[in-house]
Amino acid sequence: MSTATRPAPPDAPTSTVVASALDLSKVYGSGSTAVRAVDGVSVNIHRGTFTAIMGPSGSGKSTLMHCLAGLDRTTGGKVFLAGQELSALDDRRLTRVRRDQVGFVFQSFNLLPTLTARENMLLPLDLAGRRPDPDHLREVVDALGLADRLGHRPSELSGGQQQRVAIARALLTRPAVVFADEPTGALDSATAEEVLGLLRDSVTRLGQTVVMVTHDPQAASVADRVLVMGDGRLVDDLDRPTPEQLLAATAGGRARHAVDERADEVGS
Ligand SMILES: Nc1ncnc2c1ncn2[C@@H]1O[C@H](COP(=O)(O)OP(=O)(O)OP(=O)(O)O)[C@@H](O)[C@H]1O
Repeated sequence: MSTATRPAPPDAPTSTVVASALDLSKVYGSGSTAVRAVDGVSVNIHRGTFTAIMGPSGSGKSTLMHCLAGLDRTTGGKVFLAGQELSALDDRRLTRVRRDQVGFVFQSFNLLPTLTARENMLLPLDLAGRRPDPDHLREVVDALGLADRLGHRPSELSGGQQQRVAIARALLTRPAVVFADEPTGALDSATAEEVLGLLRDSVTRLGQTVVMVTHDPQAASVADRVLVMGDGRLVDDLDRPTPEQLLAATAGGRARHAVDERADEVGS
């Protein structure tokens, strides 16, 4: 059959879908110690949107994000990122997709202590043998308010400034998606708000796609959409929820979890 006449599978990535999971499962270990961290999750992430992933501890948030970002292999189902099926790539190709298409922001900043802010920001481009586009560099540096900090080493920067350098580093490769894992977890609330505002701006002003794992309903409320995980499954998919709606949704997740645990106890 020619590709022109082949019907698209129902959930195949479309031009506005930049990342997707189709019936994604991830099992750690095997036999009696196996843990089903993600259990049959299907989701599409649209270009230029901010998605938060919430849920109780151990519900599979990080595992889902790591699989979407190509940091972790799936056990079942498919993952697409920037038009490539990650689950079908060998390690070398997967590394290249991760390097070219993914930006990461971590709770602990992960900056190299001996490099300046500017060198840290440019490191992924240097490693890929790519030169920064001067206009884009200026735009990102200005958007993140880093122009007067470029020569400083991480130890000479506050936590919020270090996280801004990490966000700049993630944006400069023009990745298909920036994945942020508890990016405000190590920051005080005022600095956290500022960093969230910058991530939000990267979506609104620069058209970046961001996926962020967070425990914090206040942080998640800056997102366009919040996916709520519970026991490895997607239990809610909320459009621009308020912090109050998020508290209710995640309290529901905890309640479900507690009910399941009681059911297990009764059953055992
Ligand atoms: N490398 C691993 N080996 C074995 N089990 C793992 C591994 N990584 C995660 N798990 C298990 O998979 C489940 C989901 O973990 P995951 O870290 O994705 O949850 P989470 O929702 O991100 O939790 P938290 O909010 O505490 O970070 C948990 O039961 C966890 O113990």
